[in-house]
Amino acid sequence: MTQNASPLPIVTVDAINHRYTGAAEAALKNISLTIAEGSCFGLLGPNGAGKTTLISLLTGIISPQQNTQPGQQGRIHISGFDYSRDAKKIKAISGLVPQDYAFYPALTGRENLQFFAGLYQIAPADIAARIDYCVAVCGLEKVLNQRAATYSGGIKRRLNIGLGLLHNPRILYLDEPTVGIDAQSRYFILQAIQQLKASGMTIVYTSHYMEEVEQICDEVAIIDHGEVLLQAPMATLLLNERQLVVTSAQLVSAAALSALQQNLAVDWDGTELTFELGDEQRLSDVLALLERTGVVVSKMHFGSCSLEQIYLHATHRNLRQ
Ligand SMILES: Nc1ncnc2c1ncn2[C@@H]1O[C@H](COP(=O)(O)OP(=O)(O)OP(=O)(O)O)[C@@H](O)[C@H]1O
Repeated sequence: MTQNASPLPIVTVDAINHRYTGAAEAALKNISLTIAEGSCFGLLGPNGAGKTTLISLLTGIISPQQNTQPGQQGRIHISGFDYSRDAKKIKAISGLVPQDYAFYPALTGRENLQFFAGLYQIAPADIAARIDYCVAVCGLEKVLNQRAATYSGGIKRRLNIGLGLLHNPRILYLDEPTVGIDAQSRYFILQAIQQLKASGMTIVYTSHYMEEVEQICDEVAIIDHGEVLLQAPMATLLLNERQLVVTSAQLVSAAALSALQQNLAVDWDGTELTFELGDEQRLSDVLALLERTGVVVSKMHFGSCSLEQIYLHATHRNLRQ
């Protein structure tokens, strides 16, 4: 393997369909995607796109074979296991942090962790260490002996994450883990997720907060109406290859700028010239124009766009909708 080779996929979803009983439309239509081992993978899409359904399939809550037509049954491979044969093994290496709180409000944080550790059949000798780990990652020390019902929204979200980590999964699925919480709690949770990723865990993350996804994910898939619209590494996605940013070795005069602007929609911020290449414009012609107007190009790179722009473009939505 060369140094630049992409990490092998830990999750491969191949032509998966799912239709809920009685639903007029399939929730997932021929979905295919791969998730690299050790990555933080963002799963984006509008409400009802199919994100939770896909996570439910990957974590074995629902079955891909359910209600699909013969010949449409795809495959899910996770860490070399095939869901149709090895569902138990897959569940053992998968952790789920669902959208809804998955704990008992009448129990304390500690009691919840102990109860779920028992359900996961963690060896009794390992339980205390696993609980300590989850408490440390999720910052639950101070509230451990309080009833979960009394927790703030942010601490409830953290307990939810702690429960998903109890059995030391290799892949952690987080379904909108920062909904409805304040900036501090959000920051804490994003830090915790980055820490988990740094430990080698694969993270699958759904969120409607684009800045969060841009901040922590290495790769993104956008789905809508049960179909994958695109999957790409974040760095590729955010590169705007039609936009060029040129650093000039000397100040661009007002006269030079106005000459340039007759042929090119260009911005000058005192250091850099930024412009979009039109469909008919060639880079070589633009570079010649810059030279003719006395711009000394010392550096040049592609521009960038935000994940939100990519997302809105991909889903054909705009901010007014
Ligand atoms: N249990 C269910 N029974 C019937 N239909 C369902 C069920 N759960 C989801 N659906 C439908 O399946 C489609 C996909 O829903 P899903 O919850 O997977 O979307 P989502 O992308 O997670 O949405 P959100 O961002 O709102 O959480 C929607 O049309 C939804 O109404």
